Amino acid sequence: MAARKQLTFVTGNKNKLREVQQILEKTPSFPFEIVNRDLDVPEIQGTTQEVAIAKCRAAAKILNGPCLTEDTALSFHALSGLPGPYIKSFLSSLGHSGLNTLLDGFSDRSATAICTFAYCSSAEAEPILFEGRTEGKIVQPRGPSNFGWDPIIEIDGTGKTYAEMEAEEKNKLSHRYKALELLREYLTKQG
Ligand SMILES: O=c1[nH]c(=O)c2ncn([C@@H]3O[C@H](COP(=O)(O)OP(=O)(O)OP(=O)(O)O)[C@@H](O)[C@H]3O)c2[nH]1
Ligand SMILES: [Mg+2]
Repeated sequence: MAARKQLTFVTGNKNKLREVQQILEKTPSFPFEIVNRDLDVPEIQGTTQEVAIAKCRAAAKILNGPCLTEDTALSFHALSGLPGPYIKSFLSSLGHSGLNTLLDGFSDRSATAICTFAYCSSAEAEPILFEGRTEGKIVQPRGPSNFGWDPIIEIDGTGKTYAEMEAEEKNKLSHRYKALELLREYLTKQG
């Protein structure tokens, strides 16, 4: 059997990489083998989509070829979508308890986890976006603190935070899984 073509996933986040690999192990029809490059790509300010597009363009230029990037946002509905794409610095500055405190005084603690993959087919190509969303609400931390804000989002209809789920369960309903499904459909059609 011919070896699958490789696609470079540019991320410095080992947890993202692990989940992508776990999800793709269960997706034999995914047309590429994913290889990782940990490049320091600047992230601009803007909407989740603008951040994802700029990140992928910059990575494709550095690699001088096709690449995949991913940007994750966590949007609090009571805060008109913030922290959104800025969740990384909010999390490192405020921690789980500070993120919870941001919502004190609001009755609405709902939030959307958004994963946006961006794919460039060449260094010059326009990035194409694939977005997955999973809804939940912000709660006091429950479950192991292995990955970012997993312990403080209780996923609608499950009664569990992402952190309380086995990897297999998270990977069947997560924002990342849904976005990867759309990417798989697109790449499969490209042949
Ligand atoms: O609990 C979580 N469950 C998840 O499923 C998840 N996915 C991402 N994150 C965190 O959200 C921020 C996104 O920022 P981000 O997209 O810029 O990622 P990053 O800078 O770590 O990696 P990358 O930009 O090199 O790919 C970072 O703090 C990530 O650790 C998650 N936390
Ligand atoms: Mg980043």
